[in-house]
Amino acid sequence: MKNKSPRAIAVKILTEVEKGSYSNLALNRHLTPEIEKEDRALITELVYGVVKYRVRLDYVLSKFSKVKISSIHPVVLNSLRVGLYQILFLDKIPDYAAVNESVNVAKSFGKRAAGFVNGILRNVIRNKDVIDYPEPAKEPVRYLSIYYSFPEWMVRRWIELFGFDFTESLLSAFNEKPKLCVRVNELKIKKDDLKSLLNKEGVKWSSGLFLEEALYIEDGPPLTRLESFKRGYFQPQDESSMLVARVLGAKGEERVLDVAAAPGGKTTHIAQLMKNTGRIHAWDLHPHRIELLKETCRRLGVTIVHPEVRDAKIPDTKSFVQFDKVLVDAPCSGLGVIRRKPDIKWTKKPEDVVNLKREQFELLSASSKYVKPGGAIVYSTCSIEPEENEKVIEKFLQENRDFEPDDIRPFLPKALSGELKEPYGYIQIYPNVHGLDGFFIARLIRRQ
Ligand SMILES: C[S@@+](CC[C@H](N)C(=O)[O-])C[C@H]1O[C@@H](n2cnc3c(N)ncnc32)[C@H](O)[C@@H]1O
Repeated sequence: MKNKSPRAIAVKILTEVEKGSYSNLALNRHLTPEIEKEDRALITELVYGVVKYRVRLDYVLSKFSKVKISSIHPVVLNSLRVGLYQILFLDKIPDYAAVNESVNVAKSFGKRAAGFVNGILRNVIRNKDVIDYPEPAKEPVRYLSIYYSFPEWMVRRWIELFGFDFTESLLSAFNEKPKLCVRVNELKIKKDDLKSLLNKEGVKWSSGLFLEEALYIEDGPPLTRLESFKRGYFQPQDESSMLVARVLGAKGEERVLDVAAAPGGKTTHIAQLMKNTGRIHAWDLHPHRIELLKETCRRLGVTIVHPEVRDAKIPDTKSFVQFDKVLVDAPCSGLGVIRRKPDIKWTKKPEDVVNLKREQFELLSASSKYVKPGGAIVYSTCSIEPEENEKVIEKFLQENRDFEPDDIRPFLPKALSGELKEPYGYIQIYPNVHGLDGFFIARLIRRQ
C-alpha cells in the first residue's frame, strides 16, 4: 500500500496489529519523524480508537453489511472501522471527509472494494442516531460487551465481582484516554525549576492528583525528544505506580531488594525517596530488560542500584534476612491498565489470571525469605483481579505466620488513606474511582 495519508497508515498499522503486533510497538515503527505532529496525533487516535472499540464498530458494521464481517478482507475491514470510528466518535472530523478518506484507502483493492466501503459508511451516516444496541436489562453482559467493546468473559467476571453499575463505570473509565504522567526526578532538579523548563520547551502540564512528585503532560512535543527528558529531569510513570515506592517507605542508608525491577520505574523512584543513599539490589529475569533499567538509572543519575539478571524464584540463601525492605512488583494480567494498553482487552484470556496467581504466590513466598525481622515486604500488581491481589496476600499470610499486614495509611496521601478498611494492609486503586491506572499495593511486616 503506497498511500501515505494518515488513514492509510492507520489501516496498515491496524492490519499488523490483527496479525499479532502490539499497537504501541506498531505505532512506534510507523510514526517516523517526518510525519507532521497533527498527523501523528490523528494516526495514534485512530489506531487506539479502533483497537479499543473493535467490538462495537464490528457490531454496527454487521448491521449495515450484507457480507459477513469475518469474510471482509482485513485491509477493507480496517478502512471501514477507521471510517466508522471517526463517524461515531470524532466530532471534529466531518462525516463526508471520514467516508472519502476510507474510500481512498480501499481503492487500492479496486473499484468494488471502494464502492462497498462508500455504500456502508454513507448508510451508517444516514442511520447513526437509530442504531439498536442490546437492552441492558435483558442482556447485561452482551450490552456492556458491545457498547463498551470488551470481551464477554471480562464483563461477566466484573459483573460477578462488582455488580452492573460499577462494571459499567469501570468499562467507561478504561475507554478514556489517559493523560501522560511523569515523575519529577528530584535527585536532579527542583519541581518548580522543571515546571519553568517545561514551559520553555513548549510543554503544557498540570499538577498531580495525589502526589507532589507527579505532573500531567497536557500537550507538547514527544517527551523523549525533550532536553529535559534526555537530561533525566523526569521519568514517565503513572501516579498509581508512584504510590508503590511511597508505600515501601525505604529510608536512606537502608538495604532494599526489588525482585522484579525492570525497566526500573519503581526502582528509581525508591532511590529518589532514599535520596540516592543506601543500596538497592534490582533483579529481573530478562537481560534486555535489565539493560533498560541500567539506562534508566544512568539517565536519572541514580547510583545506588545494583542490577542483576536473576530468577527471583531460585533461592539465594546468602541473602536471606538481609534486607530492610523488599518489593515484589509482580508480573500480572495488566487488567488494571487497559486505558493505557487497550490491546490487553483482546490479548488476555481468562486462564491467564488463574495461571498468574500461582506464579505471583511463588514469587512473593520466595522473596519474603530476604526480609529482616521487623522489615517490610510490599507486593504490587497493575491488576484489579482479587485472585492476583488480596487472595495471594491472604494465602501467603495463612502459610507464613511470621508475617502480618501493616497499616499502610501513613504512607498514602490523605485523600486515599481515608477510604481504607481494617486491617488497612492494602489498597486497590480503580480508574473509575481514583482516575488512575488500576493498581494493587499491600504491605506486610515480618515479626521481630
Ligand atoms: C510488572 S513488571 C516490573 C515493572 C518494574 N517494577 C517497574 O516499575 O518498572 C514485572 C517484571 O518481572 C520480571 N519477572 C518475571 N518473573 C520473574 C522472576 N521469576 N524473577 C525475576 N523477575 C521476574 C519481568 O521480566 C518483568 O520485568
